Amino acid sequence: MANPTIVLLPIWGAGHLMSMLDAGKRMLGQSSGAISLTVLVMPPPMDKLPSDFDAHVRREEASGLDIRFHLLPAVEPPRDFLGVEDFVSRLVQLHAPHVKAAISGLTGPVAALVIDLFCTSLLDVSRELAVPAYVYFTSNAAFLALLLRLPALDEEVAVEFEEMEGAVDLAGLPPLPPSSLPLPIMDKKSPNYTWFVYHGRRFTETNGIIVNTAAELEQSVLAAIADGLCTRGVPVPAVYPIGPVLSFAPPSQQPHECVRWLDAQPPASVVLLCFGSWGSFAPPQVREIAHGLERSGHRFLWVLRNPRAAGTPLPTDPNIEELLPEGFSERTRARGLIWQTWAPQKEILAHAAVGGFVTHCGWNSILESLWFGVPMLPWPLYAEQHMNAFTLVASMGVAVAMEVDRKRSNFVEASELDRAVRSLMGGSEEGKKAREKAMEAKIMCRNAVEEGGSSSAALQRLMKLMTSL
Ligand SMILES: COc1cc(-c2[o+]c3cc(O)cc([O-])c3cc2O[C@@H]2O[C@H](CO)[C@H](O)[C@H](O)[C@H]2O)cc(OC)c1O
Ligand SMILES: O=c1ccn([C@@H]2O[C@H](COP(=O)(O)OP(=O)(O)O)[C@@H](O)[C@H]2O)c(=O)[nH]1
Repeated sequence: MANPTIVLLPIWGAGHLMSMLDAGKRMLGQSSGAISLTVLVMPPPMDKLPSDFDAHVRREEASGLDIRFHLLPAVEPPRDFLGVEDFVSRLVQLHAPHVKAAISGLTGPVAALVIDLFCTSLLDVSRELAVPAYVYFTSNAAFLALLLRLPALDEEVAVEFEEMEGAVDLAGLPPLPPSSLPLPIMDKKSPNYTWFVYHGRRFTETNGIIVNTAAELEQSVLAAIADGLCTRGVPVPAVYPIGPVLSFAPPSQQPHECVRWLDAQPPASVVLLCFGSWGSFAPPQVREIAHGLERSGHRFLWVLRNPRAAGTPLPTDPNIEELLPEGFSERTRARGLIWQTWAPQKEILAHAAVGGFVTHCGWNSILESLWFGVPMLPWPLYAEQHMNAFTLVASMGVAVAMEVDRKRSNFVEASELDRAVRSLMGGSEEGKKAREKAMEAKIMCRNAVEEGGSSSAALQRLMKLMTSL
């Protein structure tokens, strides 16, 4: 008889799909050949993806590991959606009959179904098929705590969170200012909010929640979740912090141009600016960044993308001479590199010349920065990133705060960027503290995934449970 299989159901975005695949590969590694992986792939709803989705799937198929990819039929995407969370959650819901058919058609036993955080509507399918279901939470435990708390919070706070008095009280975290709440939670009338209340409630129906974090990074919030403090005493399924789950591509034959440029820079001298797969800025903000970097006097590697083109949510590659202040490129040539397309972010963060990271605070980017001990300047843009920025500064201490005007499309003034870059890179007390904390986090992350570390232990517990069914 075929080995039991773990069925993974990721969403298509780079930070979700790659992360879940790598988590799946860790599960495979832990099971010593006792299980296989089946990945149900929902066809990406847009033609152009920020990273090469197909190439990634082909590479995994050719890896020799026991992973099978099963492409689900395309569905007609919702047209009247009002945001990403609404779109993704509804599209996933439309896939339910195909997911059920695909799992029912598998020849061997199914050990578990592992779904992305946006896929909780499919818990009905797992129930109908009597398959244990787990959520793979691609973000952090702090955001998980907020989503678990949200159904109750929704009842307790009658007004919009921005209008409430005081801060949001989340056990295990410093009081959370409403201005740092994730974007979808800022508008209670939007379907995006309703979906997050829904997902938060349904997480408690799973057999377990796998989180891409390390216990040491988020100890107090993980304890609060386990003690039922986020769910008004309602028991929460076991949480498995198995991270950091990072996805490393095989090293390229030729060093990338960005890496070659970094090779010529002194240690810890360069600040990296990179804003994720969706991050781009309008021309006035681009000019403001340029002025800020120029005034700071520090070396920089700036991944600069254009505002998205019509019909795609993704940034395009810019004509920088049209965007930048006159003479900027010449004046900063000796100390700055502007990279105009997808950059090898992990290779860059791994480089000894990089001393700081201006980040949009996507959780994968944060984990990558911590993995290499690089302190951050948080510049959150969307999703849960404002909350991540708050946690980085107020709870983990691995970042220097920067003033981001959320009411003006997350605008940062040149003078503020200049101040923050100098503070992080120039040896101020708060910069030094963030650097020390980032180095401590690096050690925690690496210890956690070592044999006997907290993440390995969590993975072992999880696999014991999955393979005993
Ligand atoms: C977690 O809350 C939100 C996540 C997203 C979101 O949606 C998304 C949809 C796609 O079709 C492709 C994607 O790549 C993608 C990515 C994505 O969020 C990123 O996920 C990371 C891991 O969870 C990370 O935490 C980043 O901060 C996210 O940028 C979107 C969203 O609202 C717009 C969310 O609230
Ligand atoms: O130019 C880029 C932009 C992003 N990334 C990678 O894309 C992922 C982004 O995930 P994250 O969760 O940080 O944010 P998202 O893009 O999903 O908002 C991370 O692994 C980054 O290293 C990259 O390699 N090059």
